[in-house]
Amino acid sequence: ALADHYAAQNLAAPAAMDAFWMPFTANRQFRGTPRLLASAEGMYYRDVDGRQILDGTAGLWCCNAGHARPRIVEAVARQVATLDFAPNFQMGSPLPFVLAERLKAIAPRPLDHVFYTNSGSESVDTALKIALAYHRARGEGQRIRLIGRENAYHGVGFGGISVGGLPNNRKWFGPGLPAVDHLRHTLDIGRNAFSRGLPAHGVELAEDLERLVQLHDASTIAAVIIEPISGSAGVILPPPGYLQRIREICDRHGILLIFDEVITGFGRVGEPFAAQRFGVTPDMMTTAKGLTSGCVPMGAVFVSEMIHRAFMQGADSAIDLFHGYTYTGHPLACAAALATLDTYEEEGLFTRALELEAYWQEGLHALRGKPHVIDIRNYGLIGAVELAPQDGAPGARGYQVLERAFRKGLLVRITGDTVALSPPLIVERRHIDDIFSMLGEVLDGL
Ligand SMILES: Cc1ncc(COP(=O)(O)O)c(CNc2cccc(C(=O)O)c2)c1O
Ligand SMILES: Cc1ncc(COP(=O)(O)O)c(C=O)c1O
Repeated sequence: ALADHYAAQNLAAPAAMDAFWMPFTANRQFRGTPRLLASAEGMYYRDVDGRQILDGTAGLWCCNAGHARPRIVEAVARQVATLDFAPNFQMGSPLPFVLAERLKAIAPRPLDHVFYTNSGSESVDTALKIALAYHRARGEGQRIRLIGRENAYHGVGFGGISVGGLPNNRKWFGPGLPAVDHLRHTLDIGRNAFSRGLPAHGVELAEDLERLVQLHDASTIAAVIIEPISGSAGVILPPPGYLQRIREICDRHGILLIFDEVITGFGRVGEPFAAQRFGVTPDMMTTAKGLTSGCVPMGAVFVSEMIHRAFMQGADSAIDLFHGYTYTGHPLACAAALATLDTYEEEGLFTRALELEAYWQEGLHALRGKPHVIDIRNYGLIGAVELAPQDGAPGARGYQVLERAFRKGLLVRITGDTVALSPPLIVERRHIDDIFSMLGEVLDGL
């Protein structure tokens, strides 16, 4: 009866909508035209009216295994009834240890250690803190500067918005961290419009890092954080050789390299991590989203043996890192992550984006020539269609596409006037056809 009650609740629209302050949302506009999802299974949501919605964005780039996958559902249900919570501060339970070994096995060497968080934002702030503490542990505590990129998204913590490069995410919240600098981003429609896969031009932008080293001196720089592919900023791709060059410059100057793989991790670009697809190994990787296929909040920071070892020099009885969250290594999240990894491995989802990349690319680029389309970008199972802004109303066209696509039965993401797509990795060719058919109809109507 209780299950029926909640099921009925989930399907029924709420009586009032004032108390919930929604994130990154025009709350008053939303309350005027609410879009309420009530259930999900496989590739589809159902809204509160029972309409089927094709999930073109894996929720928020996170439900890589699709929705309500049986093995994950069963693992979470069993875990919450077995060990609902256990502290990991000076205490422990088996699952976080088991999961860390599984994660180590799919990560590039020597990223041999895992620190758990509850989100991508917490993973980013954790990695930035570990980078600063690492240099202090080695007697180079003057390395206090952190370098990010323009247009980068690293979540919403004070660390993440400081190294991030999206003005609206920064300007409201004060000065942020004191010693931060930014590289230029690599989006260049002028030279790279409608590139299929990686853009040809822009590798020279990696030299920005050398310029910042000359300006600040390497002895003051702790780390560089980069999204291998920036999803939130509208799908910004690295020119061939760019990430390799960043790695070289970091190595030359003893600067740590952090890949923010919150979106690119867990099969999104056809390998467990983009680091493997691009053949560049960072010193740390921040992850979340696909780690549990979005069903339980969890993040994980992968840390190299070199960094981890620097914290293990003191007495065994000493706390080696003064950092962690109440829910670090939460048993429910660990159970979800283990079942998610099982699902990825059993169904070949880590590499499925490689198999579908060409088909996805052809369907996406067939939208070239639709009204207002000024660029199309893609890699793995990520896609973006950039629209020319409406005169005097930047973002209006993007919102129109979001709203009309939802009414047509398709979920897309928008960043400004860029439509972003990242379907669950279980997507089949027929779903890809449907995504681009529905999106094409919406674009025709703009
Ligand atoms: C690269 C990257 N780093 C950190 C975060 C923050 O993760 P949490 O949200 O779990 O704190 C992200 C998250 N990325 C994200 C989150 C919400 C919306 C969108 C969008 O593109 O509309 C993208 C991300 O994409
Ligand atoms: C007063 C207070 N604030 C913040 C936190 C941090 O919460 P979390 O560990 O969930 O990040 C805690 C955790 O115990 C706390 O006691």
